[in-house]
Amino acid sequence: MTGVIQRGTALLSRQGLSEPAIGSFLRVLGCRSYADAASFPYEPKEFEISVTRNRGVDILHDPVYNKGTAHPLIERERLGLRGLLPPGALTMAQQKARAMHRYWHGEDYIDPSQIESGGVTHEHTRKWLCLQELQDRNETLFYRLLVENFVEMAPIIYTPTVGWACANHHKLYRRPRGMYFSANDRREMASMVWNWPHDQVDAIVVTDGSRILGLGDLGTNGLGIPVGKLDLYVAAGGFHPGRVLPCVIDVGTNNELLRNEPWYMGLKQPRLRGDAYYEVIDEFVTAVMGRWPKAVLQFEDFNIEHAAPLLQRYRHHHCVFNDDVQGTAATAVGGLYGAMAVAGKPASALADQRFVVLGAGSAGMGVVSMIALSMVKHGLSPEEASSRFHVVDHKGLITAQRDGLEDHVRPFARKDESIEAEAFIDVVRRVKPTALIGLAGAGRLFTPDVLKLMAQYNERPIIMPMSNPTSRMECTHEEAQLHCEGRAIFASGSPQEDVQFGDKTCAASQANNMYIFPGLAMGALLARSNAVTDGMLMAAAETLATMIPAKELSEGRVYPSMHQIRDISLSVALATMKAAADEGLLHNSNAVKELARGDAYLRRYIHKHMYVPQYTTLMPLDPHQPDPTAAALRNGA
Ligand SMILES: NC(=O)C1=CN([C@@H]2O[C@H](COP(=O)(O)OP(=O)(O)OC[C@H]3O[C@@H](n4cnc5c(N)ncnc54)[C@H](OP(=O)(O)O)[C@@H]3O)[C@@H](O)[C@H]2O)C=CC1
Ligand SMILES: CC(=O)C(=O)O
Ligand SMILES: [Mg+2]
Repeated sequence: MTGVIQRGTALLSRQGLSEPAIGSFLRVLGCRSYADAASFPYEPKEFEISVTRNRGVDILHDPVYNKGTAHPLIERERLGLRGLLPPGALTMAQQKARAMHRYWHGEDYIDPSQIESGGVTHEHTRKWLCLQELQDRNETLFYRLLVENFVEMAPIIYTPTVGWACANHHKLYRRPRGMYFSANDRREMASMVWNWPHDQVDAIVVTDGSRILGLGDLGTNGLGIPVGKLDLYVAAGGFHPGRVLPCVIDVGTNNELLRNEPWYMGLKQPRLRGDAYYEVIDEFVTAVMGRWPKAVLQFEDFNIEHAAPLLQRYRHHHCVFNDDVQGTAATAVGGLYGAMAVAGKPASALADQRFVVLGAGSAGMGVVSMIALSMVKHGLSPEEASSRFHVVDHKGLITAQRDGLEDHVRPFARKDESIEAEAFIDVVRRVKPTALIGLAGAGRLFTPDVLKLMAQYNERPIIMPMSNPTSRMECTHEEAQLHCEGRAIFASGSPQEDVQFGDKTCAASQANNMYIFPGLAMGALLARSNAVTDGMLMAAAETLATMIPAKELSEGRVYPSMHQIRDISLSVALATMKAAADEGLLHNSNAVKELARGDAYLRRYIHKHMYVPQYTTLMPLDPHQPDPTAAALRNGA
């Protein structure tokens, strides 16, 4: 043992390491001093030490020293890696098995039948892998491609392909992205956030992986969603890629299949609940807001048990929003205004619609509440507005007799109807709704019979199967037009093609919160607002429909084309900032001055702050290293 230590310490001092570094080496061996080591009762195995001056991400990007998920906890601690890797450490044997699997089978080991039935094809997965590889190599080029090919690539980096990528994350994993916090990091998070290499962070998207799209609990694998959302922040909203931070909070997973996967990199324990859960989330919020107090924090894909309570917990203290509850709601309202315009009706006709909504979760109830709010703006009382909705979950129609109703569901539980648990199709038959909205994440529940009823009751039935990914949508566009005789006004959560009905081309629109969250967050950030309010969301929603060109309205599109996504985000940001100003939340004095000069000036101000992916000239930070360009300029070259 003494010999090992002497060789080790000699090596370290040859490398110029200080006394404290040598001391920490001794501690790694489990001894406090040489004398201590000499009295060790056993001879430990000889081992090799590598010395690196790098820390944190630099180690992970150094192929000589990077061990990926195999860095043990103590080493993560020593080298500033904590939070930069998935919480579960794999052994080299596990890493070898995964690498050999890929060596023999490429990516084809993922069951093709599972891919196709999920609405994701091999073409999607090939393109996803290609874009991942590019993003790892050259982010500027990656984002340039994304901005210029947004309509083609959004379905690859986002829904539906991102659903496949999350479900298979433990198999596809190559390198970490963003930060990982876990239940084992309690009382450490405030220091862990300093391992992130960037001092400026403008936007953070966080999930606890508990309800990933309609795919359920995917634990740490869910990080793919914040990554995909932040890719959209950059491409669609103009955030700088160096100032966005995707995060996952791992409190365990109740997905037993995943827990039994040898390569799963999260905590293999059931989810924390109750106070223990909230302690972890509180600590995370305090830690990230402590280091980056100006950042906008977006909660994403938290299950119903926690989504609404967490929003209420933080929304009055920080610039936070829940995308599934609020972003989706603003998107739906925007699309419904678009649907009124397509049907040749004024916006106020929204107050005349009757809705049957399938799914009473975070998204479903968020959507219902915001449509009701806009109906109130058009003159209905809150009670009249509530009476326009019939909400159905897996037990059937929600009535006031139902036990244990949540606060946000209660106002929309039917008080006047005694048929508890009435089946969805029976509700549709009785209520004769003008619009169907699907946010159940349970697949094809807008059956041919339901769609035929909608066609029977309405000249232009509004059909919005908003669940994701494609496999969880309530119906496809083809089914909607087939059974509604080509008369449906259609918008779905995941992208769908236009379809032909006879000689008529029926237009598909995508009712996805990506229309709202990038611009909303940019507006809130530039406003320096300390809250995201209902007024800001409503303003964002109302802007959407005003952006649909007459030609696209005449084709039946209820949202402006994604081809102009940057322009849409810019307008959403403008509307958000003006609403912030109305509510006394525009705290950025430069923006106040621009707004005083007029909308066009504020618009230009936002535009100026939007990142454009192009190469910039790089300069060395070290002033002692002469910059050849500067020297050449001095010499008159
Ligand atoms: N297009 C978009 O922009 C967005 C789409 N979504 C999608 O919406 C879906 C739901 O998300 P979210 O609200 O957060 O999820 P939640 O888990 O919070 O809610 C799901 C709701 O659907 C109900 N439900 C489940 N199965 C059935 C069924 N067979 N019949 C009727 N109701 C059912 C659930 O009822 P119970 O609780 O009783 O089981 C619950 O009320 C997901 O697919 C998600 O991808 C979400 C956000 C944005
Ligand atoms: C789009 C989205 O946020 C979801 O499906 O959860
Ligand atoms: Mg979501």
